[in-house]
This record gives sequence, structure tokens and C-alpha cells, in this order.
Amino acid sequence: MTTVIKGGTIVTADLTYKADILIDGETIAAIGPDLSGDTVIDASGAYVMPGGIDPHTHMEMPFMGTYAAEDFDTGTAAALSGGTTMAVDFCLPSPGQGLIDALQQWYQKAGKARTDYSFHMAITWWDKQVFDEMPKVVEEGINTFKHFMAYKGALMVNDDEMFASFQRCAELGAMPLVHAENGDVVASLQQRLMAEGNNGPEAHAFSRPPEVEGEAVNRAIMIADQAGVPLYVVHVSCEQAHEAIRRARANGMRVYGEPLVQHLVLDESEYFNADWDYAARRVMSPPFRNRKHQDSLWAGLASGSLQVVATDHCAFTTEQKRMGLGDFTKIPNGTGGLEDRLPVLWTHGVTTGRLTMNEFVAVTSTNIAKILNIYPKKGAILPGADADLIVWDPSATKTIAASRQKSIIDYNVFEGVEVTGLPAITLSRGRVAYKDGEVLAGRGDGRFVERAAGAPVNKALSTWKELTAPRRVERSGIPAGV
Ligand SMILES: NC(=O)NCCC(=O)O
Ligand SMILES: [Zn+2]
Ligand SMILES: [Zn+2]
Repeated sequence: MTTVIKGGTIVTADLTYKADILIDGETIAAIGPDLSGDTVIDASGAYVMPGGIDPHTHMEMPFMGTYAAEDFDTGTAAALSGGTTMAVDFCLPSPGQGLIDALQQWYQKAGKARTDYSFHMAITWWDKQVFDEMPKVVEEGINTFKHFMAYKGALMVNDDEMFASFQRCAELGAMPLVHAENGDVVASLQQRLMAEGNNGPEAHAFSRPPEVEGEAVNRAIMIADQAGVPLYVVHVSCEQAHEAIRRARANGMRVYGEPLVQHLVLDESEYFNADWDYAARRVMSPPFRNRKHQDSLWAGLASGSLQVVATDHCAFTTEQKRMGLGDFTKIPNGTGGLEDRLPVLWTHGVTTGRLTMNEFVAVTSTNIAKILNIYPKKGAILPGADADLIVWDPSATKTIAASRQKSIIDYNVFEGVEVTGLPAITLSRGRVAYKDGEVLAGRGDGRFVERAAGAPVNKALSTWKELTAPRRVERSGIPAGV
């Protein structure tokens, strides 16, 4: 069974050109002029791009006394309607729980996914069992390990645990990820603000200033450098964090930074809204920042010092957010965005000239496919690649509204934002998974994507670290062994 996408303009991370795409089964078979197939998709006037990959989601995340309301079924339906064909979620072992045991639970949850998916494994506690299980996680096809430097008393790990885990990642050819905020300082600021009667959602932002993020990013980078491992920093929200990444990269360190579409477009004024529900729905960590920080993130994407735009989709209902009435530290942290990432980024990035179309593809798909070592299976339009594709209508418009979204929650942080540029059709491994407002992929159609360890960047860095490792100087006249 073959399908041909005819008459479109192909946009990849490095090229824009007119050609047809022939799909045979699940993969791209040929690219060129005048191709024919059993089924024809007319893409005239449209761009054909690799499907989006969101490397940062939390479906059904157990967090802050509740579970994220969005599950793999509704979350991946939302993803497809916004042009995203793969999500990477976080497997979170509870304290004392084995990594493989937790992974079985996440496989269960993800069984209902409509898009392809993968997991990052979180290191939420540390002892010999975790150390011993890390290679088994890698054998399962997971090459990334997440570390929370915040959420003290819950998910947070300390520097010694992080250093031990980073060294283990280096041995395994895996890559550590960090949520970088100084959890001790945040906890102390939270206590102080509450004691002063500052208990509303705006205090969430006061308790997590850019400095706590910048400090933690810098610390994680230095620890990774000492461990000899590349590092990926999730939800980079501010200039202080970006500056640390930029500086490290300029010094030859292998560090990647991931801003979220929310931080690029929404600012801290959201927390000062007089409506408690409105402000609480936007509580996430790190919080939204000001225009200066947003400009820094956009510049990072354009210049290459930041590589990926994600969502950190972690969607709680208004009722769940109200767990924090009277105490902002109890508002479940997280916002949605999976459905809106591509249209919002296109509107605020490509149509404004802050990003080229090719940069758009790079930061929504190709770069993360390379970082996660699944390129060119994902993130590419090449013969042999999975046919995860978007037929993108650059003139289609809509006003974002919770009442019309696929996501299960009762609000949308982008409510009222007008977007120009939408997927007309999303294909997942060759099948039309979304078309004309309807999700056609079934519950459970998604597949787990294995990601091998030992990516080229890991090999390059370990080679360099070995070459430049401290070595004993052998001196004449001194007996051997002394
Ligand atoms: N970001 C956020 O507020 N919630 C999800 C968990 C995390 O990524 O920190
Ligand atoms: Zn985080
Ligand atoms: Zn997250």
C-alpha cells in the first residue's frame, strides 16, 4: 500500500524544495518529481515537514498529591491535532522503587498512546540498586536520565547523587537531563513568602527568580563536565540559564538547552491577574519571565545556543489547581501546550521573522531527533525514514480556545491567541492520523521508540576526556610504585 504526497513544498532543517513524497507502508520510499502511488494526498500550496517531536511531556504524572489529568490517550490526540507525532515522557520511580519496576508502569500507561513515544528515566533517589539498574534501562532503549535539582523533599537529588549518576551515564553512553533550579533556595523563599502572608499564585514566581535557575544550570554544567558527559537542560526560561549554556558551549562543552513555547510567548504578568484561577492555571516551574528573558531565548534559538522548543505538557484541571488556595506551594505545577506548540511557534516565530522555516523544523523536530539518537528514523524527510509528516497550511488560522481543544483540561494558557499556520494533515508512520480537525489515529496505535546509547556526541566527548585525562608523570631516579 503506497501513498504519495503531491505538489507540496518540502521544508526540512536545511532545505526548502518542491517534490513529491512516496510512502510505502510506514516509511518514506522516494522523494522526487511526478511520483505516483495508490493513494494521493494533495499538498499544493502547503509545506510538508517532519512531524513534531516533543521531548518533554508528563502524562498522568504523579505529582504534588495528585496526577496530571492528561493521559497518553487524550494527550497524544492533542499532539496529533497540532502536528506532533512523537512525545517523550518521564518515567518517575517513587522513592525506593526500582527503575525497571517503574518502567513497567509507564509502559502500561503509554499503551493507549496514539503517537509514537519514548521515555526519559528519572533518577529520583540514589543507591546501589539504581546504579545497577541503569544499564538495564539502557538495554530497554532509553538513553536519557532526568535529574530534578528542585522539588525539595520530593523529586530533588543532591549534588553528590547527581555527580554519581552523571558518571554512570558517561560509562553507559547515556545523557543526563536536568530540571535546573536551586531547590534549597526555592524552599527557603517559599517559606519566607508564606510567613509574610504572600500566599497567592504570584508568589510562585517570586519564589523562583531567574538567579536560582542560572545558578543551578551553571552547577549542573560543571558537574557534567567533571563527569565527562553531555548535558541537556530542560525548560530553560531565562537569560541567566541561557548565558550559562552559551558560555559552556563557547568553551567546547556539550550542553543543550530547551526553552518551552510557553516561556517564549507568555510573560510574568499572567501571575498578577486578579482572577486566582487564571493565575494558578499558569503556575509552572520555572515561572514565566519578562520580555528581556523572552528576547534572550528567541536569540538563542536563532543563533543555535538553544536547540529545542518543547512544552513540558503537564496538564492539571482548575479543580486540581485549587488544591493551592491559600498556599501557593500546593498549586500543582504544570501547564499544557502540546496541541499548540507548532502553531504558536510558527505564528510568533516564522511569521514574525524570528525564525526561518528551516529553523522551525530544526527546533521542533530534527535537532531533538539527533540529540536523542533517533535521527534519521525520526525528524527527517529522507528515504527510509518513518513517514511522520505534517502537511502544513501556512494560511490557515484559528483562535485558540479550550472549548475546541482536544486536550482534556478545562482551560488553555494560550486562550484567545490567534494563530496563522496549522497542520491540515498529520501522518504517523504513513497513516493519516489527523485531518480536517479530526484525530483518526486509534488509541494504542503509537509505538515505543527505542533509543540506543553511545550517540556520536557521547563518543566524541569520552574520546576527548580520555585523551586529556590527568596522567601521572613518570620521573627518572624515583623507584617504580613510589
Ligand atoms: N514544569 C512544571 O511545572 N511541572 C512539570 C514538572 C517539571 O517538569 O518540573
Ligand atoms: Zn521540570
Ligand atoms: Zn517537566
